[in-house]
Amino acid sequence: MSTGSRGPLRLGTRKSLMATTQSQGVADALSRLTGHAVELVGVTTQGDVSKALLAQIGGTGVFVNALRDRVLSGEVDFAVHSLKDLPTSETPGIALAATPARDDARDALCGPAKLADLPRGARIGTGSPRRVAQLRALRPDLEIVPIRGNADTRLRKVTDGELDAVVLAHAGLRRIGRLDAVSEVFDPDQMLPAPGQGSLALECRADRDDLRALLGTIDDAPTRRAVTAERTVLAVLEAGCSAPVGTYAAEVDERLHLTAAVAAYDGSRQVRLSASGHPDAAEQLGRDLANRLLAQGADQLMGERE
Ligand SMILES: NCc1[nH]cc(CCC(=O)O)c1CC(=O)O
Repeated sequence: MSTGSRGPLRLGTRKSLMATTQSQGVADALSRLTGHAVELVGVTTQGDVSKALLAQIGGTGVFVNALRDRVLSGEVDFAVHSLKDLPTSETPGIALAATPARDDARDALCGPAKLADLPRGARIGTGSPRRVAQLRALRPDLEIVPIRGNADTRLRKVTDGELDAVVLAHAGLRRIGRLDAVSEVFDPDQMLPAPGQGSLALECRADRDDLRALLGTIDDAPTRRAVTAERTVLAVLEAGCSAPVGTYAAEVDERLHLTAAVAAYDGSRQVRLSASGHPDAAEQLGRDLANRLLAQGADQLMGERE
């Protein structure tokens, strides 16, 4: 490359099993397509060190920011994130260089039975207001238990008997080799995933044009259009990854279909709308649908906490 970098490209990643698996997959795909060697550089963040701190400083932003700092300083050439963990606002100096082909976007129930077959009052673990609201709408009798931690820790609470089931992203379970724990994969009609769920994001410095082009070789255009529509909904609603907002977009017969829902935290009500449009107008599709959601009271629903 003309940037003076010799030797392998340095890929910054979190060190969890899920993160290193998805990063290794990106490294392998890039090497195959471009002939460049790619080396993983594990980055420990404040969020990995202290769970208490993570709660205090607020969610996944801390993971994302630590990786972005390494990209900006040039310590690594690029970073791989789960797209759903990225805030929708743009970051000065950072470019979204590629969104590889999306993995399964759906949520999965991990437990002894399908949701409909769990006993009355079963204890389900999830920390996501989006999942809480949709679970409550499907099964108002369930006891929902807030939990944190990585996917393995959450699954252990089921095997330990502390919980009857947990809800996790199918994509993450696949990456850590734990699809064996899945008892039901939710159709988006039942549970809309988080915007960008199942997709990855490759970020590099905005001023490295050659690197952007190289990373762009693993960009998947239909994925980018779908996640653009989904994330635009989130951006227009001014909501983050912890809001009760679900979306799902996909191309069918050269049309981009988008569904989005905003739920009350208690699951008692939700506004859910769909639209479709030309795939090249993904952002417009997302913006229009978000504005229709707002016109139907979405901001009021999101503002109601338990
Ligand atoms: N917020 C944590 C997180 N970020 C990405 C994934 C899963 C993989 C993905 O959606 O790409 C998960 C775990 C989960 O929601 O179960």
